[in-house]
Amino acid sequence: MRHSVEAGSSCHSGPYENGLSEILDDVVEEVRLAINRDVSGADLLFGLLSAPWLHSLLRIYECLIRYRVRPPSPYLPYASGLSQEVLANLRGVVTPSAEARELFGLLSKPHMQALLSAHDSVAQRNYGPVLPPLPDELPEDEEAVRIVCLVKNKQPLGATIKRDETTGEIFIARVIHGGLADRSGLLHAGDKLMEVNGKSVEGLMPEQVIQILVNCHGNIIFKVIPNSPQPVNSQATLLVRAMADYSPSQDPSIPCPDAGMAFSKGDLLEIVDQTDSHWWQARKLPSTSACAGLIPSTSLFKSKQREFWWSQPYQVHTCIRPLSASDVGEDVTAVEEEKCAETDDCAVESEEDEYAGNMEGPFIAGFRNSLRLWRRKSQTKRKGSCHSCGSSSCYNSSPYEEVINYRRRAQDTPRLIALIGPSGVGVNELRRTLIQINPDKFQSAVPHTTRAPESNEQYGREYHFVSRELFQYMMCNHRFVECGNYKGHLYGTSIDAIKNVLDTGKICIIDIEPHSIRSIRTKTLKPYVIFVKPPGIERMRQSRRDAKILADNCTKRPFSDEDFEEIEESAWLLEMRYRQFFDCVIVNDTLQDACGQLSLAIQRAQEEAHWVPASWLSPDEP
Ligand SMILES: Nc1ncnc2c1ncn2[C@@H]1O[C@H](COP(=O)(O)OP(=O)(O)OP(=O)(O)O)[C@@H](O)[C@H]1O
Repeated sequence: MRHSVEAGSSCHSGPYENGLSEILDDVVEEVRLAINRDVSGADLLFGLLSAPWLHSLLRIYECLIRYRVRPPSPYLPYASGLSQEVLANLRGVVTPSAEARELFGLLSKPHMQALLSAHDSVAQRNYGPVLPPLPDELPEDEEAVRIVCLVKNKQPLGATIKRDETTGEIFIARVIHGGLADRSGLLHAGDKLMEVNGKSVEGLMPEQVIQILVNCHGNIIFKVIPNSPQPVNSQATLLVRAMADYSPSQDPSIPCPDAGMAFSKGDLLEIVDQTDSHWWQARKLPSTSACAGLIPSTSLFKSKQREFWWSQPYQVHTCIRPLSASDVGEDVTAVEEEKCAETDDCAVESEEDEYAGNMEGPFIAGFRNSLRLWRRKSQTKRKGSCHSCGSSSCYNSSPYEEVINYRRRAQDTPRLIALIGPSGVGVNELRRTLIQINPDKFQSAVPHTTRAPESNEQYGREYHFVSRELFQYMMCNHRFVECGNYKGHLYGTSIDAIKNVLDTGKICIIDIEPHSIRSIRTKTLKPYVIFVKPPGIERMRQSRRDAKILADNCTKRPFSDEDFEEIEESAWLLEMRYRQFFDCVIVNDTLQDACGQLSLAIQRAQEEAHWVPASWLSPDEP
């Protein structure tokens, strides 16, 4: 930067005296006066406009403009040759002085030689490729040809070729966005390839042409008959999140596996070209390469998913079955309800969990054992569902979700915080700790149930106690983000219960089953999903030595090795299936660290910009 400033300062005379940087100085002065007059926002602008880097940049800009008008000319175009002459002369001196010896040492250094040689190349403008002379007499009927010379270094050419099966002619099939061919601007999809480095490609197969190209180094000269008109990429660049995994090396239908780009669920992709209806071009963000890669278009991806779906051996796809009124009620037959009545006592008597004594007021909502056991039962039931049905990979879901950068504004309701994790990892412990530390800031949503309240429970505090009819009515009207049946009673968390918390300005933290993520992903709730992951088994053994897990029979017992293995396995499965929905992952190793990570993540969710589905910010979608 220092160098830039110096370069800039030497350009401050002559006709550019009133250059941009001086105009900027005037503006800064104006803004400074505005601060004195107490104009709002002026101090911020002043800070920005006075930044030294901005001034340096503008000086560089002025220099560049200046040199564009009057380019600098080299002092001599043959510095390298001159240095050789000097060296030869110095060699001839019998008793050289100390200065002569030093000069000899300096000039003979390889990096100095290289520098002088580079200087001469630039001075002599000796960096363009030498094109072969055009033939003097072109036949009248010769189609217009274009000679294209590309300098190939280690990077690939960035173009694919194909053969017309009828005529046997070779064409450029596609030019990869940002690749060498694309940056040259001289090769286009549809151009007919005639020669490579003077060798005719007539009668060759694409693989043979590729082999010629692979063997070429340095300059490659193509003779092509240009295609006109050029296909136009009319679509604007699109930012999407990958909702599925893709690997070109495992896709036999990709036209050129080398040009393909692998991606995984959750990756952020910039789709730069949708000209082809089957193969789009995209870059993964943040991108280290200018060159895009081929990815299947949405329609092609879906048809691949359908093919994969049908090619799988028969299995029960339990996870795509939508939850309906009849579903939650289906096993609650009269007989079963009687059975439940007998066993319900267990759940009811054990509601007094470890949190009951510690938490008061509305903050104890969402921690009752009945709710947790229902959720756990539901999670276990779904664990066995087939892998291909992982929420995003179902045959009818889109592989890409358009995203947009969103930062919550001060006047917006807080974003919903949804915690996901395998049963026993500590989701409730973390939630409870945060709410307990700061009850004015965080709160749970009050769930609904059809079970009767216990003597120490209050309507609207532990639960909204409602009739089965009302519960089912709410379900049919999609008022729940998740709901289900446990021991003959219905349990669920409603959208309104979440909204009630958010509308007070508090941050609503819920614990949700992963398959319900889709139902909270709405523009109203704008959820920020945090995955709580276990540390390794050995760490769990140490940190959970004194902890107790809630067993299925509502009692508390110490963790066993099987519990840790199950937590680890479930976490792995959840991550594999649902990671595209996770905004953040935290590891619950020590409770204190995990709480720290969680509060930081929540703060960032509310204050910083994040990629969210574009539909959340569109005016028309629900
Ligand atoms: N980081 C931790 N260190 C030590 N003990 C922990 C930690 N996290 C959670 N625990 C303890 O592990 C036990 C299980 O945690 P928690 O009740 O939060 O599980 P959960 O993930 O909510 O699952 P479920 O609702 O199915 O019980 C609790 O006794 C809790 O105190």
